Amino acid sequence: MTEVSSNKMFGGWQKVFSHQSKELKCTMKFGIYLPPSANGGKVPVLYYLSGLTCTEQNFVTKAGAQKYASEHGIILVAPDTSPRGVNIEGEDDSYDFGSGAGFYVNATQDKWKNHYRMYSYITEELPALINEKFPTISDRQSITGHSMGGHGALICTLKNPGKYRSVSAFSPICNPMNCPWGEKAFTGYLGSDKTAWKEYDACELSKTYSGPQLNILIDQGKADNFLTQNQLLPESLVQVCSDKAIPISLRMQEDYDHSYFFIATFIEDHIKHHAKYLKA
Ligand SMILES: N[C@@H](CCC(=O)N[C@@H](CSC=O)C(=O)NCC(=O)O)C(=O)O
Repeated sequence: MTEVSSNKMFGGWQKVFSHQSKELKCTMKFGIYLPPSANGGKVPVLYYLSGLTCTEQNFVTKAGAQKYASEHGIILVAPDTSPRGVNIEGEDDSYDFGSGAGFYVNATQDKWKNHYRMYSYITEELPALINEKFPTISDRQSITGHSMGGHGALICTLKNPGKYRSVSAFSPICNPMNCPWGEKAFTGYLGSDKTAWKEYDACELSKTYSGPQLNILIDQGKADNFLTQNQLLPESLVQVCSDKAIPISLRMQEDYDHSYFFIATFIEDHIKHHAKYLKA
C-alpha cells in the first residue's frame, strides 16, 4: 500500500492510498478520512460508494463529509468505481459501462470476469485491508453511496445480513433490472439470463431478505433528471420494503438534483444516521 496524498482536515487526516488488488488484478486507489479520535484508539468505519464516472476523488473533494466524520469519530472510506487500466477492448467507450462503471457486481462474462469483481473487492478485499492497516473496530462498519453507488450500498447490505450495521443512499438505482443503466450493465457483465441479475437487484434481494432489522435511509432529489428518466425507481424499493415490513425512509427533497451539491446538503444527516447504529 502506498500513500498518494495526505492533508490535515478538521483535526484529522484525509489521505489517498494506492494498492495492488488481487480481486481486480490492477492498482486501485481509495480515499480514507481518519478522524482525530483515530489517533487514540479504534473507531467505526463508513464506506461510501460513488456513482458512474467517479473515482475516489469525487466524494473526497465534493461531499463535505469530513467535518461530520470528525465530530462523530468515524473513519470514511471512498473506493474507486471500477478496475483501472486493465486494457479490455471497449472499456472506455461509454460513461455507463466499463471504466468508472463497475456496478459493484462480479462479472461472469468472459471478457470482463477476470477483472470486474467490484462486489468481492468492496465486501471482502478492501475491508480486510482497511482493518489490517488502520485503527478500525472491524465489526462496526456501515455503508452508503450515490446513484450506482447507492445501488452498491443496498445490495452489499442485503446480500450480507449483519455485515453492515446500517445502510443509506443518495438517489440510488433501486431496481437496476428494470432501468436502462442496469439493463446495459447487467447484460454486459452478467449475460442475458435475467435470473443472474436478481442476485444484484435491491428490489429482488429485499423480497428474500431475512437478516437483522434494517432501517434504510434514502434521500432523493425531486428535480433529479435521472429520476424522471426512470433510472432510479425508488418507489419500487419502497413498495417491496413495505410488503416485507423492512423499515425504509425515502425523503423526497424539493428542487434538488443528482449532483454533489445535493449530497453535500444531506451528508450530515446520513453520517448522524450511521453514527446512531455504529455507536450503539
Ligand atoms: N456523464 C453522464 C452522467 C454522469 C453522472 O451524472 N455521474 C454521477 C453519478 S450518476 C449514477 O451513478 C456523478 O456522481 N458524477 C460525478 C460528479 O462529481 O458529479 C451524463 O452526462 O449524463
